[in-house]
Amino acid sequence: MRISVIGCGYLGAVHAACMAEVGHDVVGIDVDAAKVALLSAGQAPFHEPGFNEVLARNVAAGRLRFSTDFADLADAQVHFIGVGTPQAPGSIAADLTYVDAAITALVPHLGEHPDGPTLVVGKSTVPVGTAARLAEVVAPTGAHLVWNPEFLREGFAVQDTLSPDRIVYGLPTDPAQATASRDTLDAVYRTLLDQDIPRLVTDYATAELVKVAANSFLATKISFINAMAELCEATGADVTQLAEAIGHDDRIGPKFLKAGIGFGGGCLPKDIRAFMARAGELGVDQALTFLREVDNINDRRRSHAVELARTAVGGELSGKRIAVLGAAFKPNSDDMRNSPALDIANAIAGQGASVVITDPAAGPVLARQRPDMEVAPDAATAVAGADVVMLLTEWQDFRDLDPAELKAHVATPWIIDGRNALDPVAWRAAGWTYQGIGRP
Ligand SMILES: NC(=O)C1=CN([C@@H]2O[C@H](COP(=O)(O)OP(=O)(O)OC[C@H]3O[C@@H](n4cnc5c(N)ncnc54)[C@H](O)[C@@H]3O)[C@@H](O)[C@H]2O)C=CC1
Ligand SMILES: O=C(O)[C@H]1O[C@H](OP(=O)(O)OP(=O)(O)OC[C@H]2O[C@@H](n3ccc(=O)[nH]c3=O)[C@H](O)[C@@H]2O)[C@H](O)[C@@H](O)[C@@H]1O
Repeated sequence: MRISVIGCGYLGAVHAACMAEVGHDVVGIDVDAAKVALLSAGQAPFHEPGFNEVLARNVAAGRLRFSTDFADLADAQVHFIGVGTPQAPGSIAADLTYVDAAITALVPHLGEHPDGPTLVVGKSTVPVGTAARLAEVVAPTGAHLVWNPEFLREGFAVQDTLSPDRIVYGLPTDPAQATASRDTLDAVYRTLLDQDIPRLVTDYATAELVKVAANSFLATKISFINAMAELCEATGADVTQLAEAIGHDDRIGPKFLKAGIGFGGGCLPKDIRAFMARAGELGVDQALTFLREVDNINDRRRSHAVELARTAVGGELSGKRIAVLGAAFKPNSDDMRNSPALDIANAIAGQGASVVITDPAAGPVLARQRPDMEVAPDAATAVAGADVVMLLTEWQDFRDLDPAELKAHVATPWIIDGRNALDPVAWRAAGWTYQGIGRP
């Protein structure tokens, strides 16, 4: 099938490449000319394991191209919308400017397609009610609108796109449109559906809510364990053992129970806030007041990490040398949107410390974006002369560090393990003062 993907960021570029990988003829459209140039050359504009290969292979095979010109999507039958929906400036609500602009630019190119109904498929994460509004904008063209939320995780984006846990179709209310839309989307996802991936068919509102409910649940799970970490810190208990023990209960499960400096990224933080804002508009803000606490607990983890650093150097950060390992919001990604690591590094620098930061993938990006920051090429260089080392993004490279070897480079062997990723016994045995989160 001929497919377009509008918005070629972390979601859209991977979706476009994966749709080509399963045999479709795909054009990716983005307003960012530099990104389009890189993608057209088969080069990933961001770090995502496995993506480069899928991208390069499909561009070379001629199944995947990129453009800034919406006219290039005119012969596609299915148009995915994957533009950003960031937090609006000065508000907790989602900024829908990019979604609206994408639809406005798309509509003049929509029309009858010889192979069946033309579909506009929303993948961006939007406030409930957006799909119904956009369906009216699209309706005069004869195209149908479907909401098909995306659940991929950065770092696993290719695998999650080609083999998701589930696929959700939010379909139009008109039965004929719903059937035609479902059958067309089934044809798009045939290779995935053949793997027996659960496919759930809902109305627009349910599909939109599934997405924000899932992210809210994940954020809540992380803040729950971080709240337990606060209790562990007050009592001398160990949150890693607590998480392991409760995680053995099938009803709770072991995943997303890693206490630390909390969640960040381009999605969980802004999605829970946009959800609260939308609930307020709908007059049901009370239903989501718990998410405010989820957000507060998460914020407290960042200020707590700054406090740990301040205490480690005797109460005054000014003039101290702090080495920060990790800048991305999670390992295996170079994404620094709302990154706890970067936020903490900034706060510590703001208190007068001399901060040096290193990150295997985000480091070079940071060095370009933030000439004011000292970015080191690797951990060994970063820790030279440090009064405190802080591990804030748990890259495997950092987990594998040899505490004895590293000790030779630092001024004081003091490590704050903001992700509980290291073995306290090994670090202490090598002569370090080890401080984890919520563990003795
Ligand atoms: N990053 C992720 O892992 C996931 C993201 N999402 C959702 O997907 C959406 C996109 O997120 P990301 O890919 O992370 O954002 P992003 O910021 O990486 O990418 C958005 C892209 O859209 C482009 N764009 C903006 N306006 C445009 C327009 N009018 N026409 C064409 N392109 C335009 C931008 O230049 C950018 O390349 C958001 O709603 C997000 O919540 C959902 C699941 C996973
Ligand atoms: O809507 C989205 O964009 C995506 O948001 C998250 O994916 P992602 O942001 O890539 O990353 P996660 O793996 O969820 O991690 C988010 C943050 O939580 C932190 N985290 C995660 C797990 C944990 O136990 N503890 C913890 O602090 C991570 O370090 C990271 O900062 C969801 O997991 C995806 O399903 C969703 O599609």
